[in-house]
Amino acid sequence: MKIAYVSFEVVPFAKVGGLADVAGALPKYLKKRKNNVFVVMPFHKVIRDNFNNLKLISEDFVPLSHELKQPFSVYEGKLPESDVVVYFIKNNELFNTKDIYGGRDLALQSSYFCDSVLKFIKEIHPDTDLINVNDWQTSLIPAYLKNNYFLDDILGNIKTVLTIHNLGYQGIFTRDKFDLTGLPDFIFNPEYAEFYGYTNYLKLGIIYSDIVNTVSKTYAEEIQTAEFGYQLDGVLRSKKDFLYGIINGIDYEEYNPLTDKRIFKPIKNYNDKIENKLKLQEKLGLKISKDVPVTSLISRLYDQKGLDLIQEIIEYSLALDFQFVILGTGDKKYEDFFNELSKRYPKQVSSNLFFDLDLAQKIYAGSDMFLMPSLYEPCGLGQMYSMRYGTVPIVRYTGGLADTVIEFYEEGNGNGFGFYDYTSKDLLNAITKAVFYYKKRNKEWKKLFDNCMKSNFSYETTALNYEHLYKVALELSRGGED
Ligand SMILES: Nc1ncnc2c1ncn2[C@@H]1O[C@H](COP(=O)(O)OP(=O)(O)O[C@H]2O[C@H](CO)[C@@H](O)[C@H](O)[C@H]2O)[C@@H](O)[C@H]1O
Repeated sequence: MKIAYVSFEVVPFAKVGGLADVAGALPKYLKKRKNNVFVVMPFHKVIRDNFNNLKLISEDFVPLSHELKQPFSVYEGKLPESDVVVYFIKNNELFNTKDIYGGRDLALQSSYFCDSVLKFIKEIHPDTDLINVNDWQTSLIPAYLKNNYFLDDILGNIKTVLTIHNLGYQGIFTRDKFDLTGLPDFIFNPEYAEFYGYTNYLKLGIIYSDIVNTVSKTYAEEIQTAEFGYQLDGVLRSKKDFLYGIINGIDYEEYNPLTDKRIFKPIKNYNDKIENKLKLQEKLGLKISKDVPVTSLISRLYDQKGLDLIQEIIEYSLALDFQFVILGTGDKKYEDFFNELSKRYPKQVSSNLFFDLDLAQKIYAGSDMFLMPSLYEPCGLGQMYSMRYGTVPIVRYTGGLADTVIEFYEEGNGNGFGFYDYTSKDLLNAITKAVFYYKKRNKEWKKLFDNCMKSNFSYETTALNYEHLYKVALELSRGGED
């Protein structure tokens, strides 16, 4: 089985959020299971600036259907520590902003890229069996295959899986952004490409892919409801027999508390953890004390992440004598809030409003607790990274957070604390409970630390599940031929 894994973001080449982590890890683990897999992504400006060892393999390809007939070239590299080949679709005019989503015409970028990927596959990997596309940016690939190339000798046989990492982002554009794709006009109606007068790239992906999956079982259920469905719940329900949920893993080789060079000290036991914490407090200018719990948040700063709840209760929690560390960028209203907060509580709050992978690791390793009170969370990686470094997550039980965090009771094997209703009162209760255990129940806290360190979120199971899913997709096609 030959699989193309297509994503707009891939670690270490370009990362904005969790999608990049998955795209940089899952293909490696699929390959370890002897699958023939390659990755395709755009040659973003940030890659041109930082990676100069990529090899040109072909030039002057032109997309097959797209209105924009500009040529693109293809470069080749590898995922680190692996022999998974990554192909970069290069068109400097289109992918020319520092921020990978900073371009003026994201619809043009996405649609041009999708059609170019198919041209590339037809020419260079004609024996591809299946394409796993990710999120709205790559969602037009299934639409092109089913509408424009279904009679093509090569492309007509390829199956598709769409993975939804976040239904909150759909690629909704005005009608002209549909016209430039080169998809047939007659599909611009509410059953297919039209979405309340606009076009919606993710909707096209859901409709035309053979299988849709998302990144946890609970989220796969949730998105079929009006509350979480972002107006696509009906479309998703109509696809429910082909809708799956596979929880992400984290890359246990890269995120290894025993060998991670980015953290202050390898973590073998609880004392090592405390040493990381003291060093983190020092680095961030917080009061250095092992008795004061450090709680952190590493996140894109948007409404999805439950930041309004934090705003409402953070000062009450600071009265419990704990320290709060933020690393994130995003909405100005949240950046301003956290900035102000750290000015008012300089020894208790550290706001780091930038993107820094190195500092992220130091925070994962040096915190006692990690906050993720998300409004919705398809999977969530932060809670898993935290646990890997012995940091106790405090989460809202939704989506993948509900599938990975188990409430701690003294007798049980829980690995965190959480709450269900989206209220600041319930978040404060969960924080208070965690602080209580930290300050008053040392033995139990160490047990929690052990339970977190023992939790297993490695990619082996995730890769196995994807392999099964791909087989299901290929079987579907055979069923259709009989
Ligand atoms: N300022 C900063 N500096 C350094 N690192 C930072 C950072 N801000 C965020 N990060 C990192 O970015 C990643 C965020 O991943 P998440 O899965 O938690 O959320 P995201 O919403 O981006 O992903 C979406 O896709 C993923 C993947 O499927 C789902 O898990 C998730 O639920 C869904 O919302 C983490 O690795 C985090 O450490």
